[in-house]
Amino acid sequence: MNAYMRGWKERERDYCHDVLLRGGRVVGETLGGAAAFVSNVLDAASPAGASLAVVSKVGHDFAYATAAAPARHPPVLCASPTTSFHARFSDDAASAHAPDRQLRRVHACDPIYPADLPDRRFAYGLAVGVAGEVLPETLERMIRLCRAVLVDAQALIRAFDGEAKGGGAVRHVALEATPYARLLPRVAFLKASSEEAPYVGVETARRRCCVIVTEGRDGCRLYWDGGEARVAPFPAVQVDPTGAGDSFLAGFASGLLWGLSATDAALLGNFFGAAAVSQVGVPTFDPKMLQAVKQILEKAVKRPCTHINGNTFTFQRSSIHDELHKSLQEAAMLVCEQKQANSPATDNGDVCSINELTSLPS
Ligand SMILES: Nc1ncnc2c1ncn2[C@@H]1O[C@H](COP(=O)(O)OP(=O)(O)OP(=O)(O)O)[C@@H](O)[C@H]1O
Ligand SMILES: O[C@H]1[C@H](O)[C@@H](O)[C@H](O)[C@@H](O)[C@H]1O
Repeated sequence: MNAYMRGWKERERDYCHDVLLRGGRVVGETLGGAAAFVSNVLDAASPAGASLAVVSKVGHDFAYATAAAPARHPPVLCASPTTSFHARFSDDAASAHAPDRQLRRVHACDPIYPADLPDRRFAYGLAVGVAGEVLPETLERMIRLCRAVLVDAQALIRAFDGEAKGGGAVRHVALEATPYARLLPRVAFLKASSEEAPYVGVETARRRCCVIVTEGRDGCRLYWDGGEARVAPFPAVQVDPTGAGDSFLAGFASGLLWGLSATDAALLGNFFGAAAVSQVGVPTFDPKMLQAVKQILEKAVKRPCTHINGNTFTFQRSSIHDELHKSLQEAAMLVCEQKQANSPATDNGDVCSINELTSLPS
């Protein structure tokens, strides 16, 4: 891996405030937003020496300035309020692909403008966002600055009903009808959840870039022009689905940075997606678990293999895929053990306890 590949550019809109509701009652208030979840995983899982630049915005009401991710990657302060969401959880057992919560944007901070991006070149750019913050012109500038750009469809296809004062229920629009569609041939990877996939149009999009569809507890699938792969999930006791997609994308990007093929890197995406749903809000990772993951990756990339990531991506699973899955599964068990050890107490300090979110009566 050369020094140039170690540079990162991560472009996202704001950290946000998430209010979790069940049966009309507030059961949690947490730091949220793609900036929080993505940088949390990238900081934890990237190879030594990787540097990360985060561009994000919040208002003066931002309540989590001293939390780990914002303290490491301070946001720009704006006059408008911090983006905030209400997430209403239903009491019905959600299927792997059904929406598990209704999201409502309550406030929206400023978008990221092209001039907000640093005047530097980067190996990778992550265009992620939660509230319509990725302007087409900003994505275009990111594409010019970075050798490869990974995009979360969530940042491109969300629209908000009843836009008054930045609020509104989250709905989706067809990607093809947005100004982002023409940029797809210059994007390397587009990630969508199975709920978002119909709006992305996987069959059309895969001819322009590699599309990754995340399928909750079932793991994910990759679709590229000429092939596809299913990547198995990891065990998790889900207590809060928020941030799974963000954490997946960051884990996947870390895998690429380690030199894995796309299908192998998706294992790391699934791993961190599973870790995210195991805790309320932005997850904290057991240092022993992280050390185990890094040792597994160091061993994996030392093997003679052709799946080193340049700018030409290798998509297929490598010969080490199954072994990598098995080793990560053992590390994932450490996450489950950590969760069991922490439960029922609050494990990240700024939210309700896990038990409250999972078992509060409506
Ligand atoms: N219950 C679960 N058990 C194990 N892994 C999970 C579970 N839920 C999610 N994951 C992992 O996280 C990834 C992303 O989850 P999902 O498809 O639910 O994303 P999402 O809907 O974008 O999430 P969110 O919008 O809540 O951030 C999945 O591909 C999977 O690897
Ligand atoms: O904090 C969360 C998270 O970033 C999710 O990915 C997004 O779907 C939500 O809108 C947001 O509130």
